[in-house]
Amino acid sequence: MFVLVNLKAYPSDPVEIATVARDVADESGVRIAVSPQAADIGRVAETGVETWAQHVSPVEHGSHTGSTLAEAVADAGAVGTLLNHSERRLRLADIDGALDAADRAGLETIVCANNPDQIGAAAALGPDGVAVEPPALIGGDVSVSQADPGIVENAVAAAAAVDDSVDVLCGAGISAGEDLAAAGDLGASGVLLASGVAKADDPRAALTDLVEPLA
Ligand SMILES: O=C(CO)COP(=O)(O)O
Repeated sequence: MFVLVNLKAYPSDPVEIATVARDVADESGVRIAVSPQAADIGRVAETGVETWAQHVSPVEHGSHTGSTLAEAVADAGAVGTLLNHSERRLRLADIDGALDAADRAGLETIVCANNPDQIGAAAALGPDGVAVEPPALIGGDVSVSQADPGIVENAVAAAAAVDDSVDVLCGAGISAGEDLAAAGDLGASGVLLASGVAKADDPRAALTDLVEPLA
């Protein structure tokens, strides 16, 4: 299972969480990545943790003020990027363009989507992975894998019907080891989570508990 910790724009300490994530990954053998604010990618990557961007723009080098250039985040140390997160929605053509930009820069890609129909459409664009995150459950206390197991199973089926080489992750409300285990049982190959770690009083305890079923 792949665990991707999205720090969003929460008032967390990205280097502290990155260091903890690196250590828990090393101790448990579980693949854990951290996705900080773009401005923090360099110092997060310096900890040695696998580092992802939260977004890249569908642009090349050129006159694109305010954009997040895929090459720049890769140069800063990111090895992958989320695209089309529920809080950073893109038009279809822009998802396609951002995937091209990420490919050009050698970044791994996960395209987020709200539901299984969108997962099928996202998988058709050829990302490395897709992630189903029902917006109503994001930031809540109940995990998608417990509250709506059908959406995860249907997302796995929708992606496989289009391209069975695309990984399927799920996210929203995931915070405990039992949520991660349930996601795996439903066919997901990883989870995205944010508040369960970024807002935790003790991020090390939160991550250790999360990966416990896999250790
Ligand atoms: O949006 C998410 C991860 O990208 C999920 O957020 P929460 O883990 O806070 O529900």
